[in-house]
Amino acid sequence: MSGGHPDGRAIAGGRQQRLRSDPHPRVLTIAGSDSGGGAGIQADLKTCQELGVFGMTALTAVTAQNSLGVQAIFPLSVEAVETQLISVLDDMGADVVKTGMLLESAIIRIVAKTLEDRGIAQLVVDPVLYAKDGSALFRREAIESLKSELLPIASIVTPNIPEACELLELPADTIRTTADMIDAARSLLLLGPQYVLLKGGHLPGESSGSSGSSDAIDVLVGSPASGLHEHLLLRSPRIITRHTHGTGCTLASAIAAFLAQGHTVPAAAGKAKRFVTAAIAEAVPHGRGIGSLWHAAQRQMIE
Ligand SMILES: Nc1ncnc2c1ncn2[C@@H]1O[C@H](COP(=O)(O)OP(=O)(O)OP(=O)(O)O)[C@@H](O)[C@H]1O
Ligand SMILES: Cc1ncc(COP(=O)(O)O)c(N)n1
Repeated sequence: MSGGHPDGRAIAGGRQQRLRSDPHPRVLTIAGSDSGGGAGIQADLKTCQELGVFGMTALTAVTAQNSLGVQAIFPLSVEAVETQLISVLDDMGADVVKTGMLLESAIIRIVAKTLEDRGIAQLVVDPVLYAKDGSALFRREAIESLKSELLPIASIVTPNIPEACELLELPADTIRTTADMIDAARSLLLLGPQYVLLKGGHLPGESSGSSGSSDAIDVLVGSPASGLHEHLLLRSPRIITRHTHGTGCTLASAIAAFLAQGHTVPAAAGKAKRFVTAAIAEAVPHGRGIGSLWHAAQRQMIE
């Protein structure tokens, strides 16, 4: 922990929860830029703004990306990432830090070290590995650092099903049902995070009754120390759309925003799920491929 905020708040907050009376809690997102505006840093900042928290950024890479896929990745240097982190954390501080596309192990290591040195309050790790078109957003050597350096200090990690399989070194088709998701989420807990939210967007969907419609189900599990002993299923109607670019980034940054406001991890995950569902329902079909979420949808749809 390095010093304090000018108004007396802890810079990175130790483990205490924010007071809800803070009108502008701070979220720092460490992620890649998506020129298409739907995922990455852009999705994170839109989410922060919509949820009334102050968003700050440390860029890891610039991607040339649109609804059709990822055309190019331009990584930033480790020094560039570290310098951004120090600039933000040593002056403005952060109540919650969220990571997205980290690309390579050298960046993961410097992120973990910088956050640990400053006693980060709460860390949301979205272990971004692939874009919606299947393009890799990481170097394979990064997986080991993700597991050994970042997951042990995470408050919550939010893999999708392919990412969970990569982290657990399982064949890609291993997780096929909600029961498989619960098992995988519990295995991921052994890597050290306090909570795992395994996202079910990639499952075909389970029926929600006589209507024959299906649900998008995410599984939340917690370590013994978290006090969450049973798994929780976060369930929403599955929206029939192909425009889902940015769902993972949006969900994780919404969790970060709700944590910054002082919610517990299970409450933040439930509220974030409602936020992302609303944003998918109003997705924007710009481009010829996979359109992006409309982050302002919650203005109409969430109480
Ligand atoms: N069609 C859908 N309708 C409703 N919710 C969805 C749909 N698709 C995904 N979700 C939800 O969106 C959130 C993100 O899940 P998903 O598994 O899509 O993440 P992701 O794979 O990381 O995102 P991406 O594929 O964009 O990288 C989860 O809460 C998931 O249940
Ligand atoms: C820069 C960047 N970061 C992350 C993602 C994954 O997006 P998502 O999982 O939210 O669709 C992406 N496509 N681009």
